[in-house]
Order: sequence, then C-alpha cells, then structure tokens
Amino acid sequence: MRTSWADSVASESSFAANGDSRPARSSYVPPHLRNRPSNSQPLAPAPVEPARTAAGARWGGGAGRDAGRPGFDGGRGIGGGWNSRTGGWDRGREREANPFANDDDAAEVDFDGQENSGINFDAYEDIPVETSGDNVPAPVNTFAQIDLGEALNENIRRCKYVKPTPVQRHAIPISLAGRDLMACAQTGSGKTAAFCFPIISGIMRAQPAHRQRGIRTVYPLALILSPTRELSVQIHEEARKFSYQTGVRVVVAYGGAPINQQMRDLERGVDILVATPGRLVDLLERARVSLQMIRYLALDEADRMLDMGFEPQIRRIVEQMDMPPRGVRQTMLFSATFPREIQRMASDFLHNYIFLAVGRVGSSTDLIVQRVEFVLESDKRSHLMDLLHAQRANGVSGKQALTLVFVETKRGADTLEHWLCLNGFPAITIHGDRTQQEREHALRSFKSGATPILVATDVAARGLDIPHVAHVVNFDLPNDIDDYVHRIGRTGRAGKTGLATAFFNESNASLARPLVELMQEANQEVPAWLTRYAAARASYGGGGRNRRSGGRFGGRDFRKDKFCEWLGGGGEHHGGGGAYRGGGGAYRGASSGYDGGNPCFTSAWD
Ligand SMILES: Nc1ncnc2c1ncn2[C@@H]1O[C@H](COP(=O)(O)OP(=O)(O)OP(=O)(O)O)[C@@H](O)[C@H]1O
Repeated sequence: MRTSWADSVASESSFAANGDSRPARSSYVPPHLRNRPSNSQPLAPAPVEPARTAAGARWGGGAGRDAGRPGFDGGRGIGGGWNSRTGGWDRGREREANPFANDDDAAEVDFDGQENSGINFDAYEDIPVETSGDNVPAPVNTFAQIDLGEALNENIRRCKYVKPTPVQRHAIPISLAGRDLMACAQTGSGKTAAFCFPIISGIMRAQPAHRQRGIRTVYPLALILSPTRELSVQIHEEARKFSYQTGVRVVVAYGGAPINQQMRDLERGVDILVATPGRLVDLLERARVSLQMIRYLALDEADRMLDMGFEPQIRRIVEQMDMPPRGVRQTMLFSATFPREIQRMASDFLHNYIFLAVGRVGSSTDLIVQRVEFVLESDKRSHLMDLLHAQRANGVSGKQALTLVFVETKRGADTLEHWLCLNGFPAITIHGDRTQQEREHALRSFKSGATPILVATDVAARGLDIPHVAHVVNFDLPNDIDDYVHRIGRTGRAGKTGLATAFFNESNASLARPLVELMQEANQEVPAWLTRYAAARASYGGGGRNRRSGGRFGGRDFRKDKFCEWLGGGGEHHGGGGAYRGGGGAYRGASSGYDGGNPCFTSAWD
C-alpha cells in the first residue's frame, strides 16, 4: 500500500474530481470497464454465443481485399457501398458507452504554462518516406481518399483528426490492399490509428465469417499485441473510439487485473482483442480464446515484442496455437525502431511484405530539443533539483510542468520518488513492482497534473501517449540507443515540441557514439565533450551492442542489406567485425547502392 505524500494528494484530488468519497482501491474498476453508464448492471455472464459477432448483417458480398486469402469470405472491394453493420453490438447497441465522453473533461485540465502548440502535423510534411517491396500501393493525402466507411469517418472527425499523418498516409492504403506490412515511424506520429483503421474497416466490410462454436470459447477476428499493460489499455481506449457505433467490438485482456472480469467481457462478444502476451497465453490455455478466426494480427512495438524477453511467447501465440498461418492472416508490425536482427526474425511472421520507413530514427526529435549534460552519479539528484526548480520558475503561476524521469531500477525509482517528495516536488512512480492498481493510479495522477513528476523504469518507455509531457529526463541513460529513442518520444508528440535532458557520465560511454549520431541526424547541438567520448569509443571499436536500426531513416529494410551482401557489397553496411555501423559517412555512402538498381524492390520517395 502506498503511503507517500504524493500519493495521498493525488488520490484525494482524483476522488474529489470524481465527486466520489470512497477510496479508489475499494472501488477499483479495470480501465476497460470504466465509462460504462452508471446505471449499467453488474456484468452477469451473457448467454454464450461465440458466433454472435459474426452473425449480424455485415457488408454485402463482392470481391474484397481478403478474397485472395484462403479461408476468408469475400468483402466489398475498396470503394464499394457501405451499409449499416449490426454485428458486434446488435443486442445492446444502446449500451455501448460513448468512449468520447471523457474527452471534454480531459480538455478542461489546466495545463497553462505548459507547452501545447496544438496538433501540428505540418511539422512532418517534409519527412522522407521510403517503401520497399512488390507493388506498393500509392499513398493518400486525405482521409476522404480512403473509403473507410461513414461510421469510421465520423469517429475520425470526433477524434479531430483533420488529415492523415505520414505513416497513416502510406500504411493505411497498404493494409487496406491486404498486404503484410513492417512499418517504422517516429514516436508520436499516429501508428495506432495506422493499424486500427484498416482492421476496423476490414472487419466492417467483410462478409460474416462462419465462426466455430465453443462452450465458452470466443473467436476474435483481429489480435493486437503490445508489450505493456498500460499500452494495451491505451490501444483499447483508442480502438474503442475508432470503432464507436461501427458494430465492431474491442476487448482488452492484460495481466495484473482480474481475469474473471476479462473473461466475462470476452463472452459478451469480441471482434478485436487487444492483449499482452502473458494474459493471452493464459486465456488460450484455458480455452477461453481461440485464434482460429484471426484475420488480422498487429504487433505494436514489434521490435520489443520480438526481442529476447517476449519472442518465445510470441512464437507460441503466432506459430504454435491455432492461428491461421502467414499468408492467410494479414500481419502488421509497427514500431519507431527496427533493429536488423529483429527484422530478420520478424520476417518469419510476414508474407511478401512491404517495408515502410518514415523519417529518421526517433525523428520526432526535430520537435524534441535534446540536451546531454555530464553529471557525475553523486551529483544527479541535485542536478535534477536544479532543473525542476528552473522549470517551476518558468512555468505560469509557478506550476510544475509534467516531467517524466527515467531511472534504471525499480528500487532507484522508489528512492528518487521519496527524495523528491521530501524536497517538495510531488512525484509518483510506475514500475514493475507496483500493483496494477498503483500503476494505473500513478498514470492517472500524472496525466491529470495532480502529481506532475513521474519517476519510471522502462515500463513507461514505449507507446504511452500522455499529452502535455513537457520534459523527459534520462536520470539514468539506458544501455540501448533504441530505448533512448522511445523514452524521449514520450514528449514532442503529435506535432508538439518537447525537451529531453540526459545525464551522461563514464558509465554511459558505450552509448556515446550512437547518441552523437542520433543527435546529429536530428540537427541537435552535440556537446564537444560528447563527440570526444564517441571518437574515443570508435577508436576502441566499441559500441557494437548499439547498432542503429537505420541511417537516415527510421529503419532500413534488412532485405536490401541481404541483397547487397549477395552482390558482395554488404560489408560496409554492417560496420564489419561487429563495430557500430553508421558513423555517418560509410553508411550514407553505402546507401547510394541501396536505392539504385535493385531489381527486387521498388522504392518510393515522398
Ligand atoms: N491524423 C491525426 N491527426 C491528429 N492527431 C493524430 C492523428 N493521428 C494520431 N493522432 C494523435 O497523435 C498522438 C500520437 O499517436 P500514437 O500514440 O498513435 O503515436 P505512435 O506513433 O504510436 O507513438 P509511439 O511510437 O510512441 O507508440 C495521439 O494523441 C493521437 O490521438
């Protein structure tokens, strides 16, 4: 049980905001069950009807993009007529809570004095985009150019999305054409919608599938996997907005929350299942979920999902259960980073896929001012204090801007939080030793501004879309440059600007070189002392662990490297002998061979 001052302040303010005098812990409701109408009945198990979501009237027949995939009923082709679908919610459409209901409340939170320049996707206009693969569908410029269906278009309007972001402009037509996709695009650039829109629209337009019947087993049509519970909750919330009143039902399942509740929710019908791998395996083993009907598989933060920690679970889910094989299902992998080794492994899951790279690695970093300061371990706390004081002094009415502080260990997070609170800075932590309730409470308290400093381990590094984060501090730098990219990407999202400060010392020497290169690519000012560190490292041949996932771009299709190897010219690309590849010149020089004369791949510049 948390007892810190910050917690009590945050909990009090959140109770007050809810007009609720009961303590949150005793009234805990999992996030996916919130926002239901207050008079909704307790969730009694609904009559089990596994085929229900497929049974309603769906789109009329016609040749669809899935037509070529065995096992799929035909859907309407793109541009076909749209009818009202009454599948997922046909027995209780009136009970579908409005997922936009809380948006106005959120807008009322007073973030005066914090950076909020509004959505400015023009900032991404001149971002280079590269695609490779066979017959790449052309990008679109507007949502109107894509026939997503009126209900989904209405939700796009409700989300206030005026035009698609670069990754959406390219990825949506690719996915709507039924192609497998590996997409690498900057943090905060709208990847969630890029995979959700085609899935929702595809389910809406397809003929009802003949689903299996099981006693209590459900048969989702789409599976979205993400590495953390909070990210799954966030994707679920987004997907519910996108699918509001479309008849497509989205359910979330993640660890740390009561499984019985999640099973009851699943029994009410599921078209799209958003899940963390561990909880999904549990549900599969209990035969509560079957993957037999999966048409769409999306892995968010795909490089993380396929790294050593998660790979066995993902292989089990995708290859060893009852999911249709690649080529039959459609598979979409998304991340801001895609190391080459992971791409190679990921290709096991894909069929004749298109690789899409939008911008540089972490290239939202043009919007994020990156600073690196040399700070000895023993000076870190006082240095942080200086930053926070300065920030408070600069904020309107002395308010603390939302600041996310990354540390390496869970223990480190707790001690830093305690110390900050003792020194008058309201802080709260999120890490793997906290209960799920504590984790969700911490996020809510931070998002609302009640506790403006969140001390986090890498559990909060990926995917979380927290508006108004003004400053990310890498109190402890990560060992891997890709982790740095994701961490700083918690600010400077959706076209806004942000600030990222890193405390660097001897113990981070292995990161010097990739950090310098990343900063140079993002037109950041690199301190001379850091360049010297990087040069010293290079002369030792160090930095092998931190192979960047691409040079100028968010990623580089590893198939092209393979092609160059075959031509006998691959050495340069790999920085031979395991040394960090890139260093600017060698890599960039090699990229001329990358674009030209490759008979296997088309390459489109945007
Ligand atoms: N077309 C759009 N117009 C306006 N806002 C958008 C658009 N698409 C997405 N957004 C908003 O941009 C923000 C970032 O989107 P999202 O979380 O999907 O980014 P991401 O690319 O998945 O980031 P990360 O790599 O950190 O996971 C969200 O608040 C989302 O609502």
